[in-house]
Order: sequence, then C-alpha cells, then structure tokens
Amino acid sequence: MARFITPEGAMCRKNDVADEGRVMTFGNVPRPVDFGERTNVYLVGLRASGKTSLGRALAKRLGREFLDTDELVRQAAGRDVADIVAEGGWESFRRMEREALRGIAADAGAVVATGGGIVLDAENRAFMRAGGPVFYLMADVALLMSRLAVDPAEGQRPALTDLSPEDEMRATLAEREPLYLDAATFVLRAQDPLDELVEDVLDKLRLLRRG
Ligand SMILES: Nc1ncnc2c1ncn2[C@@H]1O[C@H](COP(=O)(O)OP(=O)(O)O)[C@@H](O)[C@H]1O
Ligand SMILES: O=C(O)C1=C[C@@H](OP(=O)(O)O)[C@@H](O)[C@H](O)C1
Ligand SMILES: [Mg+2]
Repeated sequence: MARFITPEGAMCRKNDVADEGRVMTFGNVPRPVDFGERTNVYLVGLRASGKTSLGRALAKRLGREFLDTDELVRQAAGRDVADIVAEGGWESFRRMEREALRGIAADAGAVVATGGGIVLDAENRAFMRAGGPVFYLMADVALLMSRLAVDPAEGQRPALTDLSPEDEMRATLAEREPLYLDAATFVLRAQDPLDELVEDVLDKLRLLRRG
C-alpha cells in the first residue's frame, strides 16, 4: 500500500490510500498540483464535522486569512442562517452561499471553511476543485450528533428536513457523501484532535508543493 503520493497521483482515478491510519483520497478529475502562498484551501463536510474550528486553527498556524462562507453570508445579509431561511427558504440561502464562495479572490491565499451544504451545487464543487486543495472532514453520524448536542447553534443550523435530527443527519450523509468525495482532494478524520488535524493538513499540503 502506497505511503506517499506524488502530485501526479492526483490525476489518477479516485483511490483511497491508507497512510498510518489516515486516509487520502484523490479524485478522478484534475486536481491542483501546486500549492503556493496565494492558493486558497477549502474545508468541506457535514454540520459539526469541524470545518470552522479546523479552518481557524489552520489559518493561524499558516499565518493566513480565515474565511467562513457562513460568516460571509451573515455579514452580507445582516441576518443569521435561520432568519434567511425563514424568510426566503433554503433556495435564498444557497444563492447567497454561492455568491459568498465566488466573492473570495482566487489568489486570497485564505483558509476557507464552508457550510455543510455548499457541495450540493455542482458548480461550487468545480469552483473549489479548480481553486485549491479541498479537504473533506469525514465523520459518522454518532460523532456529529454528539457534537451538535453540545453545540447546536440553532441560528446557524436550522433544520434541513422534517425528519428527526438523527434521521436527518443519516439522510444528509447518504445524500452528500458522494458530493464531498467529488469535491475532495484529501479526506481527513473528523474525530481526530484539532492539533493532529492541523498537522495532517500540513503534511498533505506538502505533497502539493512544487519543487
Ligand atoms: N477535532 C475536533 N475535536 C473535538 N471537537 C471538535 C473538533 N472540531 C470541532 N469540534 C467541536 O464540534 C463543534 C462543531 O464544530 P464546527 O467547527 O462549528 O463545525 P462545522 O463548522 O463543520 O459545522 C464545536 O463545538 C467544536 O468545538
Ligand atoms: O449542512 C448544511 O446544509 C448547512 C450547514 C451550516 O454550516 P455548518 O456546516 O458550518 O454547520 C450552514 O451553512 C447552514 O445551516 C446549512
Ligand atoms: Mg461552520
């Protein structure tokens, strides 16, 4: 089993590679093979997988700007997600989310945490893939439910369906996992401690640096 993957490996078909218990995934579409000072890094995954937390820690470690599409939407709208959805429906929020993503300069060199549903839009997935490495924080339902019980943030995370919270999480995972994998350059283990995740990302970014 391969322990290291060259940038050329990023052009191969989707392929999970175990590396000391961690998983790296390379998709079947062209991936950024260069990671430089001005390249954005994107974090995707379900609600409570840790995108915002990891993004903040990673940006600090890299000395880069941290951006969160939910926060950009909130600033643009002057309202939180729950209010946007209550007034205009999810369609309205998704439109704003898409604009927030597009509004981030291609050469910002930022760490960008996204909202869990950003991958529903195929053009968002293509936009991130083309813009920089995309890290998918893979998590199971039990982990996500336990985090949401502690930190529900209802203004930020209104219900997506009429299902019970756990059934909703199950259905959302089933619907979105292929979409996260489609967007992803790498897969991370969401259950790992934050400091280990930061190191894991730095290791993977080194694979993409030229020279
Ligand atoms: N790696 C981690 N280990 C333990 N708790 C975490 C980790 N990442 C995030 N959390 C906690 O999980 C909750 C959701 O994290 P958050 O970063 O808001 O996720 P997301 O942005 O993906 O919705 C927060 O309470 C956060 O403190
Ligand atoms: O999964 C989703 O569809 C959503 C996740 C939320 O962000 P987090 O993933 O940061 O919780 C937020 O964008 C909105 O409530 C929609
Ligand atoms: Mg978040």
